[in-house]
Amino acid sequence: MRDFISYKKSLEILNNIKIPKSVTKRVFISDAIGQVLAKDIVADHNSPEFPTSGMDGYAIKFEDINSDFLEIIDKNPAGFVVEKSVESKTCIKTFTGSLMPQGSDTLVPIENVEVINNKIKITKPVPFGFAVRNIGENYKKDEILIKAGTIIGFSEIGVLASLNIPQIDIFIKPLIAVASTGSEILDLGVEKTNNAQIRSSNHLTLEALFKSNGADVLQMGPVEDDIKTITIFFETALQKSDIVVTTGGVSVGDYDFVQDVIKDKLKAEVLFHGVSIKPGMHILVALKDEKIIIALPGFAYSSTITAILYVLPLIYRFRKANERLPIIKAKINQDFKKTQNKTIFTACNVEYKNSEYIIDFVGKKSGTSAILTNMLGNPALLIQDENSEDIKAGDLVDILLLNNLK
Ligand SMILES: Nc1nc2c(c(=O)[nH]1)N[C@H]1C(S)=C(S)[C@@H](COP(=O)(O)OP(=O)(O)OC[C@H]3O[C@@H](n4cnc5c(N)ncnc54)[C@H](O)[C@@H]3O)O[C@H]1N2
Ligand code: MOO
Repeated sequence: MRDFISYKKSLEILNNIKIPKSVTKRVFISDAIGQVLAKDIVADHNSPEFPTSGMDGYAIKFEDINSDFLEIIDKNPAGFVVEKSVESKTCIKTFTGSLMPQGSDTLVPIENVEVINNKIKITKPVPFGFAVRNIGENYKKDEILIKAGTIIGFSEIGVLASLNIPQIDIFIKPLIAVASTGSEILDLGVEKTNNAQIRSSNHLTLEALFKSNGADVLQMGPVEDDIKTITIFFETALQKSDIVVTTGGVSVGDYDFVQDVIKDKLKAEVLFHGVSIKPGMHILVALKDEKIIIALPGFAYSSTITAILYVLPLIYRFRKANERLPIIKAKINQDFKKTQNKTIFTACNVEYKNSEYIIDFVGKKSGTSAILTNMLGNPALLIQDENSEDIKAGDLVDILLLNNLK
């Protein structure tokens, strides 16, 4: 009988796996969306660089705010540098985005003046410095604006563009080889020849999960279920990728070849095989020449959950992103018994209502770990710790948000 370690211990071992030094590459900012920034972005100038008008109006000296009339001595459209200065009892018509003319310190919006014979009368005074965007209002020179480890999104692209930075360094994604094993599984489109055959969903679920969470995937599809083919598969996959993820063939059956190949043919260093979790108790994690092998159980629900729990944190570490699994507190709407002495992950529905997350189990099916449809909709996983007690309706519980996994 194998030793099953605790979930906590398995995470400790996983987190201690040494990740190779990350490689960076330079890309155009619009190709960097969803990628991880490798170097801090520091402002090389103030924004704005000069006092700038935030409205359409008249630039004045504040000391003239209560004067009867101020003479309009020039116009100052955005994109031009007006040469005249605002002197006492004068003003310059100035537009949104224009530099504030020399000598001025306050902008009176056009709505606050009456224009009579090339002069303005201020009908509604404004305070000192009104509608003037000061130097460095947006950012200051030498300020770190985007930290290394940030995942680039639309706001980072905007800030990079305003800094005139067309290209940035990003960490390259890990490459994960994915395959499913099992003598009963068929790829899409392949005709069934007997009733015992089923469609392989695992390899495609995992490809989608990994790609949408920051990895590149080498899809190796369903692999024929014999020792020789599985050995060749592993040898090829290990050469080409950083992490190899398989499904099936890791429990206690006579035909569970994956574990035999990993242990006996590859002679990989098994870090653990068997964790006190439900689902996914037969997960096997091994190292072969610094490459990581994660062999997941065959059931669709088990392999998906264990891929989330064990592979996503590795992806985060490979690409040096400031990310972690989205585990939060939620209120449960019913009593929920602790059925086994394991860490248990149960699919539930989650809703954000009246400033709190609430979970229920409406429409969730019970049965084996084959029920992948329990993860459709707006799902989360209720996490029951190994040593936890029965849960009571209204308790705050830990959940893992699945829709945050893209
Ligand atoms: N006597 C015991 N039997 C089983 C145990 C046990 O402890 N003692 N554990 C059960 C648990 S828990 C799991 S999980 C499975 C894991 O078995 P394997 O990892 O060896 O997976 P398979 O037997 O190959 O497949 C299990 C199940 O999943 C279906 N499957 C397989 N591949 C795919 C795929 N690519 N796409 C969709 N579905 C797939 C397969 O048809 C089986 O129904 O072992 C239990 N048995
Ligand atoms: O480990 Mo199995 O995945 O509990 O169904």
